Amino acid sequence: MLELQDVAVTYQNVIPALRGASLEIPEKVVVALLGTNGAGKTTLLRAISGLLPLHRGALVGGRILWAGERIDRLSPTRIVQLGITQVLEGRRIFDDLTVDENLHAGAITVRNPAAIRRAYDRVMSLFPVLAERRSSRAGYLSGGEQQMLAIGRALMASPRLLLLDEPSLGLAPFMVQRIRNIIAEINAEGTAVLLVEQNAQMALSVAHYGYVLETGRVVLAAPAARLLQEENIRQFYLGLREGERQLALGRLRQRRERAAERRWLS
Ligand SMILES: Nc1ncnc2c1ncn2[C@@H]1O[C@H](COP(=O)(O)OP(=O)(O)OP(=O)(O)O)[C@@H](O)[C@H]1O
Repeated sequence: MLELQDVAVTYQNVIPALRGASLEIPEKVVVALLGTNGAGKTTLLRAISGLLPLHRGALVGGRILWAGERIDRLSPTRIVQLGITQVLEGRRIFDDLTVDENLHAGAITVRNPAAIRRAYDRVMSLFPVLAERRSSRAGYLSGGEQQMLAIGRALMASPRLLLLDEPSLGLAPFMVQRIRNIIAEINAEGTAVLLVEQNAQMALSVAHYGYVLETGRVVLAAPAARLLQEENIRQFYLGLREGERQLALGRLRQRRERAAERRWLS
């Protein structure tokens, strides 16, 4: 359905961010996009959704096809109308507007009132917490609720492909799990998802397929279940190294505290 062929992107004409990245998202599939900081994940989403010019970035090579047609020269509005919407990293909801107003802002490109009503009902049933707080100011919602609102707003355009940039960022583990389940539910209703995540465990648990991006290139592509077994992935992305680091830091901290205690007692 969506195909990136050798996509190269630079910022400000000089800073390379993608160096020939290729990737495919079939219909109704969840694809996880993993990679370390600066690997180019957000850039790849911007290239798909047409947002590069806003960041002084440009596609300088390759092409992006949606149902066989090139979309890499279209405006962001046209891309949304074709069925691709992006949830930006950091939620970016309108704090001063109500939940309802935020949701309707997501339907700004939709011309058909019946489609807007259908999308709204879908969002309300997917997120009962938003239904309860539809007249509340969005800025008063919790971090997790704001993430749900950001996803709900994107769903108002009834996308066939939803691009999610780090939806679990800064959320408590139970909320990460809820977001994961919501992604599974959205996908079960037929929407494909491209999920950029630092939380590889969560991403691969809901994805069918995964790609690993390093310095602007795809270095690994495999079914999510297989990536979960890969030793490199386990070490770099599934927190084993981070776990070991935290353990070591914990031991160091304990040692320092004991030394300080001894100094204080003597
Ligand atoms: N607006 C910009 N102007 C200049 N360089 C940029 C811009 N946005 C991103 N970059 C650079 O492009 C490269 C890829 O960045 P990108 O944000 O796509 O990576 P990422 O994988 O999403 O990282 P993170 O996980 O930290 O968000 C980085 O070297 C980054 O510094």
